[in-house]
Parts: sequence; structure tokens; C-alpha cells
Amino acid sequence: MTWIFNRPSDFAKEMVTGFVSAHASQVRQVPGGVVRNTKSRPASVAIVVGGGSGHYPAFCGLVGQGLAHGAAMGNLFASPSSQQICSVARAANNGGGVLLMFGNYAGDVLHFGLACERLRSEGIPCETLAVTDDISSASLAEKEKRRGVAGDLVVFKVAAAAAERGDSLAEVLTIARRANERTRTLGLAFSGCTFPGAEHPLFSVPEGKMGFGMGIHGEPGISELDILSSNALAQMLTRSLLAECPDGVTRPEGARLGVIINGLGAVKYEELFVFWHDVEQQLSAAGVVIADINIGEFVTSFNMAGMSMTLVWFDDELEALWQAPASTPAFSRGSLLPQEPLDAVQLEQSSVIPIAQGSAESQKAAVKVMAMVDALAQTVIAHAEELGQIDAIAGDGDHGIGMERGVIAAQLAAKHALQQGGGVGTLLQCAADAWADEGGGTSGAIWGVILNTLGTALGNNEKPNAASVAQAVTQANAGVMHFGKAKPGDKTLVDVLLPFSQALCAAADKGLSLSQAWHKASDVAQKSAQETAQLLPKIGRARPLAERSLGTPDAGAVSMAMIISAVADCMPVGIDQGSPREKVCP
Ligand SMILES: Nc1ncnc2c1ncn2[C@@H]1O[C@H](COP(=O)(O)OP(=O)(O)O)[C@@H](O)[C@H]1O
Ligand SMILES: O=C(COP(=O)(O)O)[C@@H](O)CO
Repeated sequence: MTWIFNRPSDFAKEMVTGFVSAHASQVRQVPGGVVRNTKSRPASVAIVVGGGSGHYPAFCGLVGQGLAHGAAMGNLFASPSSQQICSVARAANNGGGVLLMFGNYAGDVLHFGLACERLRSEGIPCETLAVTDDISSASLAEKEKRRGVAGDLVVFKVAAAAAERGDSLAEVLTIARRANERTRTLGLAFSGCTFPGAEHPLFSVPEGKMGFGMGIHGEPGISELDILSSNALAQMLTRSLLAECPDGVTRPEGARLGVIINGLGAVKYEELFVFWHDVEQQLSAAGVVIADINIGEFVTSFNMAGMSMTLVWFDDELEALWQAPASTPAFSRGSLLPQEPLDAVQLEQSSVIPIAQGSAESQKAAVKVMAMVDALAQTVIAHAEELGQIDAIAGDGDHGIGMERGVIAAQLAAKHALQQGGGVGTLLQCAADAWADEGGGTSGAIWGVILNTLGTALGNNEKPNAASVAQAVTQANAGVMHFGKAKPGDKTLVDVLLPFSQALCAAADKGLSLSQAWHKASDVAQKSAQETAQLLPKIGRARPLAERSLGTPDAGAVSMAMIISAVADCMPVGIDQGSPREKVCP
């Protein structure tokens, strides 16, 4: 459990504020995260890392000279939003472009990808790299699908040292990719983690067992085994890691390796030292050269009991960059002359965007849309625990928490837009940004896209009708598929949104009123959500354990259907009249 907190929902924000004030000589807070508080080499590439909170020292603890220039921080186990990432990247930019780096998680990939596009459109050269060191999360043949865990540190550090020596953005990206290619991690967990104020652990491991290969958000491992002695664990992890030599290395004998023994939260340093004593013997017996060893906490899983072991297969350049000096709140090596502190600068403030006024008709419709937002928020909040339980079957169990955070923020932002005279379009767009910002994770990014597209399509002039809503939902679905790359049948919310949009279009074509069309399409959505139980996930957190999810519907599909149904309940059938029309959707 978590012992020290105020309001659970304030935990991540208060943690960053406390961290910054404790390390003010090295870092300063900006909207969305932290940046170095010391001057950087002018025109050098800025390394901006990030991801969910709850993984300290990832990610804010790794900001400082010789390592990251900035860290974008989301809520607990939820990626930061693209707006938060852009804000940190702008503050960290030294004029040499920005490399965004993160672990390969769906939410991070979506939000950092979007941030990269935005930064480029602002004229800031930008690239992304998703770290993929966790060998338990996908086979070698599909290594681009692997998750990023403690290897994050290695890839961030190598890239930062290359940026520090003056490499261009393209050169930094190349060396970071090589570091990622040559870094492998394997971990395990003995018990789950419990968030502040939560009554139950987010995930758990059966008593006396260990989740071999369990991920840092509790993604179920490859297998559940009886707990072994340190010596047996060392044999198992060393053997598995050495079995995968990177390209260009034919055998472990003689290879120079960097080793990281990483505590995942509740395991003590003393235990890690016992484990290392056993690993060292295994590595020596295998004939490798132990070029460097780090033991401690580098990427954690909040208060989960577990540990991981990372091997970095050095070449001369990687080893030199890894060994280059660095000084951050949580990771230091060598000695560095402290850089001058940054001048007090005008930092980007969370921008207050003026609310575009809606026409009288659209403002009137916005009142109804507000009632729908209230209703969907109530539904999500009431079912948050159930959504988390569905997500925990093969995912990470945080779908309910993330959706709850998202809808509460969306509700507040929508109310503000309505009070300021916004029409339907503005109300939905404000709700979209707030949802993406506060919800984070994959669902935050996706719901941000959905509401933004609906808002843009419906605008602030006309009263929405069956045809305009059907077209808007069709565009929203296209946006989600383009952005998230999920296809029908991949077991995601697309398996509800697509048939829903098609049914809505068909009903609008027949001339049904908006409420009639929505009710009809809602029935299709409910059925489609249940049908996802028969699908195997091909994308997202649940993919590595696809079989476990067979028989259980997809969490995002279920919440999507719930929301559609809550909106339907706000539309009494038969009140507004429709009339036959031209074909509404392509
Ligand atoms: N690429 C994608 N496109 C659309 N929806 C997706 C995609 N990946 C995952 N999802 C949806 O997101 C849901 C999980 O949301 P959430 O819990 O916020 O994600 P995370 O896995 O980041 O914690 C899944 O149940 C699925 O419906
Ligand atoms: O904690 C994380 C959240 O990832 P999502 O994809 O948003 O669930 C991740 O940032 C850790 O690196």
C-alpha cells in the first residue's frame, strides 16, 4: 500500500513539485514536467524523455547535465499528453532539435508521436525513439513490439552523451538506436503495486509465486513460477539474457557487458547485492567481460516487489558514451564542472485559449451536449472499477482509473466552455484537450482525437442533426484508425466505434431522426462490445498475453459502448423528426 499522500488525485503533481524543490539546483518545473536548471551547450540536441509517473527515478530523476534535458511526466502509469510533451520540449530546446525518448507503450507512442508532429510543424526538428529492451514482452522476431523498462536509462544516457559532444539530431538518433539494439532486460515480480488511496492492488501475484517477465505496469509475465533462491534466479535470468546476442555478436565469450540490477520498488538494495553476487559468478562462468555494473533503482514499478537485470552489449563508442560524466538527481557518474544556472526565463504558461462563441442555435445545442457529457462521466465513474478489472485480465488494470480522470477533466472543461458562450464545437474541443491531458494513456489520446474531431466537424454554427453527427462520428473513427493504427478485429475500441459509425450512417440515410439513429446504432455498439470477447488482441497492452483475454471483452470497447449508451439515454426517442436524405456517409 501507499502510506504517505494527501488527495490521491493530487499525488503525481505533488510528487513532481516536491522533487523539483528538493533538487532546484539541477531541475526546474515547467508545465508538463521538468527541464534542466543549468545551461546546456548552445545548438545541441535536446534529449526529452518521459512517460507515466510512478517509475521514479524515471523520468524526472534522470534530468540533469550529461543526461536528459527534460522529462514529460504523466499521471501514475499513464503517458503524458502531447501538449505536456510539447511544453517540456519547447522549454528544453537548445536550438539543435529534440529527440523524444520513451518506453514502447501504446499511450506513449501515440502522445509522443503527436507531439513530434506538432513540434515539427512549429519548425523544431524532432525525432522519436521508443525503447524496446524487455525481452519477455515479444519474441526476437517481433522485437519492435517489445516494451521499454530499465534499458530506458542506457538508451537515454548514450543519446544524451552523444548530444553533449555535439552530434547532430540524425547522429544522436543513430547512436540511440544502436544502444537500444544492444540492450536487453528481463524482470520478475513477487507482488503487485497499490496506488495511493486504492483499496486493492492494481495487479497481484499469487502468494509464493513470481511473475516471470512481468512488466512495469503489472502486464502479466510469461509464466508464474514458484519463488526460487537467488542463485537459481541468477542462473535463469543470466541464461535467458545471454541466449540473445545482438546482431554482430556471435557468442557471449569475450563480449564486454554493462550490467544493471534494478529494483522495481519494494525489493531492498541488500537483496539486489545478494542477487548480484550470484549473477557475477554466472557471467564470469560464461566468459563475458563485466565492463560496468550498476545496482539500484533506475526504472521502478511504483511499490511493486520485483527486480530486473539488464545487459548492455558494449562496443567502444557505446561504452565511452555510457561512461561519460553525468550529474542528475538520481544518477551520477564521473565528475563534471557544474554548468551555470539558467537565467530566470519566461517559461511557457498553460495557455488560456479564448473560447470561440457559438451561434445562438449551437449554444442551445451545447446545453444538451453538456448534459450528455455529465451523463457519460457519471457512467464511467460508476463503472471505473469494473473497467479496471476487465483491463487487468490481460492488460495493466488502469483503464478505469484513466477513463475516470479523463471524463472528470472533460466535464469541467466542457462546463467552462459552455459558461463562456461556446457552441457545440468548442465545448467538445475543450473537453477533448482536457481528457487527453488528464486521462493520459492510450484511451486519453484516443478520446482526445474522438472529441476533437467531433467538435471540429460539428462546429459552432449549426444545430447537430442525424446526418452531421453520423458524418462527424465517421470522421472520428477514421481519425482514431489513422492515429492509433488499429484495424477492425484487433480487439480495441475501434471494434465498437466503426460498426457504430456505420450503423449511424445507415440510419441517417434512411432519414431517421438523430435520437432514433443514435439508439439504433447504440444497440449495434453494445453487441459489438460483447463480441470483442471472441477476439485476440493484436495491438496494445493485452497483445503479449492474447489468449488470456479470450472470453473477456476489450476494456476500451466496453467503455466506448457504455458512453454511447449513456448519451442515448439523454436522447428520448421520437422527439425530433428526421426526413429521408441523400447518402450521408461514403
Ligand atoms: N492503437 C489503438 N487504437 C485504438 N484503441 C486502442 C489502441 N490500443 C489500445 N486501444 C484501446 O485502449 C484501451 C486501453 O486504454 P488504456 O487503459 O488507457 O491504455 P493503456 O494500455 O495505455 O493503459 C484498450 O482496451 C483498447 O480498446
Ligand atoms: O507508465 C507508462 C504509461 O504508459 P501508457 O502507454 O500510457 O499506459 C509508461 O509511460 C512507462 O514508460
